[in-house]
Amino acid sequence: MNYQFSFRPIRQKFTRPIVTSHGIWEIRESMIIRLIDVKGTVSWGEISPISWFGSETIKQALDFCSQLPTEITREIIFSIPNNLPACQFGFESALEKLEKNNELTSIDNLTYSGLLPAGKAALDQWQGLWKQGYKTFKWKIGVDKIATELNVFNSLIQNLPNSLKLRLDANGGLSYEEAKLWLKTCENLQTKIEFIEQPLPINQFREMLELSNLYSTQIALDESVATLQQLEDCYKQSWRSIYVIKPGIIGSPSQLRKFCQEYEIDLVFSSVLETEIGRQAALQLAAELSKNNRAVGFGINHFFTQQPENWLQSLWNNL
Ligand SMILES: O=C(O)CCC(=O)C1=CC=C[C@@H](O)[C@@H]1C(=O)O
Ligand SMILES: [Mg+2]
Repeated sequence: MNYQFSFRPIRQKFTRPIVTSHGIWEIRESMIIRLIDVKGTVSWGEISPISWFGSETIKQALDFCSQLPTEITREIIFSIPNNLPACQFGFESALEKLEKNNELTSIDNLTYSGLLPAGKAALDQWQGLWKQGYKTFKWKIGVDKIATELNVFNSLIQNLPNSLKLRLDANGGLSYEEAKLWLKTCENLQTKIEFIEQPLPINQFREMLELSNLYSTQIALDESVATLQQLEDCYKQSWRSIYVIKPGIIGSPSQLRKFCQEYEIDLVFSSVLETEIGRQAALQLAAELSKNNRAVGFGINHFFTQQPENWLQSLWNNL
């Protein structure tokens, strides 16, 4: 079966820059793809790379789409190479919706984690998210000096309701000693601290494996398992704590399903800060593959100003 294919690049300014130890992220560049089947049914997909996590760059994704014919087949989609994981996700999710006649997995049982701003701004923002019903928050660390962040952390912990879970995401920005200090600080806060995410850079896997066996606070790998190949490698190197899965950049959904059916892993699904198209496709996978009810990192934090109703159609009209 052939599918008519077209695509549009989009750029969206974050309402508030995303500050992590990787730096300040102000503009989200993505691509929206459109497939139309022989019956005329339209399906959208989203390609939202995060190259500093290890996916392809937006230029590589654009170059790949530009060289495709305007009629593509299932075979072309399933032969997208593994070095284009965001493209694999975007094309396969668009195709799946057509092949499943848009039958969706219910996402009603998912719970969501809200992303707090880095630094002391978190002290003002958490109540708003709590009022919206979030019971899990994620806060970025490894951005400011550790003494400053520990001070903010202590104020945060004292004010947070006991039923609330806090995730700390260092984006690989801590030193080994700082990671140990955070783990020690969290040692008796298990009820509140769900995990520390990617405390060390991806080239310090051994150190993270050692720390995961030394402290009771759990460690979650994120950048270390950004692609399916990395996920498999970390599993083979005996990682049995938590894996953060970003469906938008990990690669082929069908290959991810196969891995999750073969191996029992403790996983958390996480956003690549995508539009509603990529978000819905990722939440489908989360609903299908989540086994332990961990909150998914897809809180509606209004990363972007609300799109007008017909924004998608206008992308195809304005050319
Ligand atoms: O996982 C979540 O709770 C929200 C998404 C999120 O934190 C991230 C998305 C993309 C890149 C990073 O800034 C960050 C992460 O490191 O997980
Ligand atoms: Mg992370």
